Amino acid sequence: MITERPATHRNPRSFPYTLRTFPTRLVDGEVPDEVLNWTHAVALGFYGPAPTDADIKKFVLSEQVDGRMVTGAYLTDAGSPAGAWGPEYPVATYAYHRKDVNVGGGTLLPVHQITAVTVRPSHRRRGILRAMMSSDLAQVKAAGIPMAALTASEATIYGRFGFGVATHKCKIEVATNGGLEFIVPMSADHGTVEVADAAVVRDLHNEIFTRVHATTFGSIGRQDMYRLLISGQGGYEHTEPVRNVRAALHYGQDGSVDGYVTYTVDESLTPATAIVKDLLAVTGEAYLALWKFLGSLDLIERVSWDSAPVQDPLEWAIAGKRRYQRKGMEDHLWLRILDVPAALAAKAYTVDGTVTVHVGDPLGHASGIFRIEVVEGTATVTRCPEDGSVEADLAMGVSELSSLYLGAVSARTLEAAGRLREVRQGSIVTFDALFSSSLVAHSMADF
Ligand SMILES: CC(=O)SCCNC(=O)CCNC(=O)[C@H](O)C(C)(C)COP(=O)(O)OP(=O)(O)OC[C@H]1O[C@@H](n2cnc3c(N)ncnc32)[C@H](O)[C@@H]1OP(=O)(O)O
Repeated sequence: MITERPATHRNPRSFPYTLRTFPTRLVDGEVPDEVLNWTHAVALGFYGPAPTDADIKKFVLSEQVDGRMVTGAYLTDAGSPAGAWGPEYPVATYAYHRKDVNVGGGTLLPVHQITAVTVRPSHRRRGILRAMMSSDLAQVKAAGIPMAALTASEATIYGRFGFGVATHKCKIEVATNGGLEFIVPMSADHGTVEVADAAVVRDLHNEIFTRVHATTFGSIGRQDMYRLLISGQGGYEHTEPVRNVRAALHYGQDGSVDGYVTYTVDESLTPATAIVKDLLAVTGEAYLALWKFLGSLDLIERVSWDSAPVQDPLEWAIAGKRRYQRKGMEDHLWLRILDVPAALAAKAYTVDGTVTVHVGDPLGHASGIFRIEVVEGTATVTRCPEDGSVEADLAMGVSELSSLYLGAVSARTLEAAGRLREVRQGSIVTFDALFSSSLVAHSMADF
């Protein structure tokens, strides 16, 4: 029997919440109560175990390295029923840190990285996320940061706020039974690979990541917690070191470390599988040499990795291309352009040309008509009058522009998808020539 749901007592149009933003940091060596409560709300929102005070202190020690700022939405009427979490616990959480993103040509552009977005189940779909996002993006725009970024739990949430998919990542499985054979054997024989304690990778991570990040188109900064996560030394799921994470380092010709892999092994899988946790290599030679090492693990017949680049040299380096199986591809980094001239002028271009674009933005930050003129690889981006004197060549939303920015998709494909309009015939060809790249953008950070 279907019964009618009782009418809710809350007025769906009211917004009985106050947003408060504060830093995550220790005060006099201790975690302030508001940070403790905020962290409990995040753990609840992501269905994690309730952290202990000691766990939270470890989180905060790491988060304060990133200068993380957090926002909580708090009930203003202070009217929680007896026994329920009180008004000191936020009903919604939101956080950010600021790092940079590699937009090509060696340029690292400042970016606002949004994370820890949760709304308590009993307060969902009342506009809390919309309120937190709108207020935050307005402040980021005012602070002169050209772009915001996130990695999404669901692909349905953030397009409405102007975010677009900017990079993808692949889940791969490589059959390594009998070892990996390389078409050009020397290509995987540069330098040496040697086993190390995983804790060594924790200490080397920042230096290696900085070097790889500087040369990887599409890479976005990693938060401090990464060096712990990828080396099994801690993280949000467990703060104590785990023992099953193994590591190998690559030493270049000069004897210094220029890459590493961390991995676990699961022999209970069929076939027995090594699972890559993280693999960073400063050079292509180090990358292939680390894969050769993974291929040399006796008794292991498969290596899997859920963060492989879309364009992976390994697939073309090994003999027997079918040993490399792509099991899935997912959206990874989402970008949101806030300042069109600043973002587009910072990007590297390989051909010259001019195109005028009308950008629509429901939040207003990126709206307008912009003339993009690229001469010798450098773009000058000019805002045009919107009095009818300039007709744009192309019309699109900011979410679409944000996906086109690093070349995750072509304008031709977005037009076919009904998401972009060609006003002047031939302008899609010009736009795609300007925005295409011989490299596929690749991000190495989840946040
Ligand atoms: C960057 C990150 O941290 S990703 C992690 C995101 N968090 C999670 O997935 C945790 C579980 N989910 C949640 O906590 C919440 O459901 C949230 C944060 C996704 C949404 O919070 P809410 O406060 O309910 O969203 P809000 O009411 O502001 O909705 C804003 C809009 O997004 C839409 N929306 C919200 N959640 C979803 C969803 N999961 N899928 C599709 N649309 C959604 C709403 O319909 C609304 O649309 P409209 O404004 O166009 O009418």
